[in-house]
Amino acid sequence: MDRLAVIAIGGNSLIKDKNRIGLMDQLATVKETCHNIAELVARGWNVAITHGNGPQVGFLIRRAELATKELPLIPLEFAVADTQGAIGYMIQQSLMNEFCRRGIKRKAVTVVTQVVVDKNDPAFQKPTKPIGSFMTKEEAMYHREKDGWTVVEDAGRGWRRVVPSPEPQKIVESEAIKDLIKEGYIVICVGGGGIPVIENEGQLEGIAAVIDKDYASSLLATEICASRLVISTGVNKVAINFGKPEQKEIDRMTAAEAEAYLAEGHFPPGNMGPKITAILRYLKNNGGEGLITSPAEIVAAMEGQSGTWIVP
Ligand SMILES: Nc1ncnc2c1ncn2[C@@H]1O[C@H](COP(=O)(O)OP(=O)(O)O)[C@@H](O)[C@H]1O
Ligand SMILES: NC(=O)OP(=O)(O)O
Repeated sequence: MDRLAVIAIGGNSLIKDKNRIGLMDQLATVKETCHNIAELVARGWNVAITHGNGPQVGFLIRRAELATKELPLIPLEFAVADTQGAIGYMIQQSLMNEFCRRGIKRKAVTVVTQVVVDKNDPAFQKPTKPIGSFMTKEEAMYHREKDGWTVVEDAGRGWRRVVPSPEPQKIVESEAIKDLIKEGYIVICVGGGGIPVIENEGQLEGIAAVIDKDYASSLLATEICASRLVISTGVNKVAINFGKPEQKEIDRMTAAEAEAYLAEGHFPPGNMGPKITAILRYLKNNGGEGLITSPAEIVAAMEGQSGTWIVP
């Protein structure tokens, strides 16, 4: 569909300062992001919005773990559902307020979205999805010993707990999402990659995992025939040799160039790697254009003045 963009907002991009991780701080960041998304709508873009939940889902299960003397644990798939609701609420309300202020006659709505995964996906045996806070190496080793967490180093930012992240196969609510878009709603969906479910003879059942929201957003962009897949994250542009003295930001790369950089290890698993792979899958299945940028640069990037473009 012409001028229909899927905009995927990263969970980490909602946390600007690691000392300010509360929901009200995240709401303030969501408001800034939605200010820019509303500007795109004002400029004639139709958008479907997805979001991550890596930090948020980790905070939620950690809260429950610390409160076990009083309350039961939260199964991971329920924590994904909870974060879909809370982040969806923040985006939906912030967008509606922006539309009201600007006199834009559009409404935003959040769809609780389930995404089917394969219960035999090898990802269940090999956790890769970083969730929750960044830790020092000592903290990470402590939790590995004491709590049995699997932990990894995450893009030079610290250590994080990781959980299984199976491949998204099917968006259960995709017909409803398409109908709402056709009706003119700005749809917020596939939050946190979607609530992971397995399907057996038409029956759905939740399973403990966190789906990568970039992969799920790629699936959505293909299903709704979006003309752009935009991934909004913590950097204005993708770089090669990220974090090294010879780091170089990229303005534009072809799918073939992106594949080559990926193979050379410039885009690590668990952070930039899935974003590049998600865009490559979308380009292969759909055509269109991929864009990676920060929430603050979305408008300039959509006008071709910032971000990293990935093209067929
Ligand atoms: N090659 C790279 N170019 C730019 N950023 C990179 C690169 N490799 C790793 N990163 C890191 O990956 C982060 C994006 O991943 P992450 O924070 O997990 O995403 P999300 O915004 O979806 O939560 C960037 O903010 C940056 O710190
Ligand atoms: N679910 C997910 O991929 O979240 P992040 O984008 O926050 O890592």
